[in-house]
Amino acid sequence: MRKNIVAGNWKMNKNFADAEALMIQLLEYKKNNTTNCEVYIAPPALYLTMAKDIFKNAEVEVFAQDVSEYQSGAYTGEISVEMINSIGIDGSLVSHSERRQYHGETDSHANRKVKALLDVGLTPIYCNGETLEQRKAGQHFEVVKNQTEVALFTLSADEIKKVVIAYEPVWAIGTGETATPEQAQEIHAHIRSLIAAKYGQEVADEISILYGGSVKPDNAKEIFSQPDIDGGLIGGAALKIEDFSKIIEGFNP
Ligand SMILES: O=C[C@H](O)COP(=O)(O)O
Repeated sequence: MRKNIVAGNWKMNKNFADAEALMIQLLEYKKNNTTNCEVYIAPPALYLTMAKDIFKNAEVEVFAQDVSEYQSGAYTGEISVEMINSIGIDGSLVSHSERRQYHGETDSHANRKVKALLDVGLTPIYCNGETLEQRKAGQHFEVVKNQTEVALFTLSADEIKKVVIAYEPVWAIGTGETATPEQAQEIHAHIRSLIAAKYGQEVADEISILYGGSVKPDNAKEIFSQPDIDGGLIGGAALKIEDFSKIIEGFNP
């Protein structure tokens, strides 16, 4: 179901005590404020159990940052969907651009990870987006089309409805440079139209498409007000409660 979502991707930040402190700040914030969007966090894997414990009675969903495409076995360092499922995690990011850049992930990997998550009833947040070179060469629509088709178009209509998509232009991640609301909107509309062409408009309208890339308190509201932008995947600004809460409030009237 299409929802407004603000998801914080903590990436590889914070030691145990600092992670715990930020989770408690977010818990307090959620207790004391009504929010007009779903709030998710994706802390480092080591802190997932703590996050589930801290947010057990709060409406904050907890996501892994990555998950294995394999079920189980000799895959040193990997975490399976069954493992995260068994501790009550809600889903996982899939093929974030940093997984693509530093770990050679492709949309074929994304496709298998998305499927593995859906098969156990968990939510994938599938990430895509073009690089600066691709944007400069005017290839951004084509790149995102290919990514989306390879990663998602083997799914059934019922399956794809359960996927959250995060469009993150690589050139805007952690750089302070943000896609303009219009640039983001046109790619979001493009992604939704690709899904509509393949699965029908009704299915496309069910899918939440988030924007990621230097979303901050001062630009969140304008970005979220675009018709095909259903929220944000937030990196740096998710690491401070003052910033993250103001971004969540980007959905307030
Ligand atoms: O997952 C989050 C995105 O990579 C955006 O990161 P950022 O907000 O630090 O640019």
